[in-house]
Amino acid sequence: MTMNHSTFYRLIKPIESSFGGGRDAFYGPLTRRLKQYHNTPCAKGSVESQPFSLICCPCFSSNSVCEKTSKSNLSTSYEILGSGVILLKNYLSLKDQVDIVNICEKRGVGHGGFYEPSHQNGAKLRLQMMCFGRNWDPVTKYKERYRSDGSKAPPLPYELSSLAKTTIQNAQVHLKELPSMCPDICIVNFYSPVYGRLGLHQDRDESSDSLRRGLPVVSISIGDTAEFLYGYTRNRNKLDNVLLQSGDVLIFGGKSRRIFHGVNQVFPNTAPLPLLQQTALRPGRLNLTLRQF
Ligand SMILES: O=C(O)CCC(=O)C(=O)O
Ligand SMILES: [Fe+2]
Repeated sequence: MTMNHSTFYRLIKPIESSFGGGRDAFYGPLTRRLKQYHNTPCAKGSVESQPFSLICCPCFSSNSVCEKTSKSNLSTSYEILGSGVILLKNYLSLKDQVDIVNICEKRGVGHGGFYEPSHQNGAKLRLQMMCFGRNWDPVTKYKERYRSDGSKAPPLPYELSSLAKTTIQNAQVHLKELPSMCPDICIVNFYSPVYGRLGLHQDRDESSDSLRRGLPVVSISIGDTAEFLYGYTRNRNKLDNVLLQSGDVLIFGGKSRRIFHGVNQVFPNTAPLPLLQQTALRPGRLNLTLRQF
């Protein structure tokens, strides 16, 4: 893979990590809940599929994990990737990451949790998805409050909204032009290694006010490493790419709120071993994007 950052300037500086300690870590029940059907309008892009759990039985073996990813004492740094775009490397502590996996597992495993969304033409996206705060799907966007199983998005957990706000404040120290935001939505994606991906797109379904003000998207990566593509055009030859590793947080806002972006590939066996040991996260990559509608 070649790294090409020709159109962006980069700075690498140490930063403070913060998510605060003291939050409860909990493991979601791996129970299968009965589907409840309600007589409510349904989102067409949200046809339900098999229940999906982030947790696999402790099925990983330590020798399937890359040796260099087994260290958890990596230093934190930041890279400015463009106007309004900042990558906070290794920003989240192991505990933060474990807590986030557990929050997502708790709400993701049952009714209103993870499912495989589809495009208008019926083709499935190559990921599992769930939403907090407000439902979004590729067909009806934010228009339908209910999914086809009658579920509504669970409320956005306080831990996630407060994490996003604090992260933006820390990023603003280095990137003055980055607007603040109060997240009310979180889209959670899970990509399996090799197969998982997300085509090039813009995040532009939030309110026109949010987009006009460039309120940032805060994107959290946990688990296996991804190759992330981004740029100001759909032209693949003019895109840049960057690796997003477990614990990284990418923020894009301001003039770059509508950058084109996508996930080109997810590399197997690249998740940190301590994360797998403490969560039993299945192979793949968890991504959370927090936004303000
Ligand atoms: O997985 C990622 O890094 C990006 C996710 C994304 O772009 C989205 O959910 O809109
Ligand atoms: Fe996106």
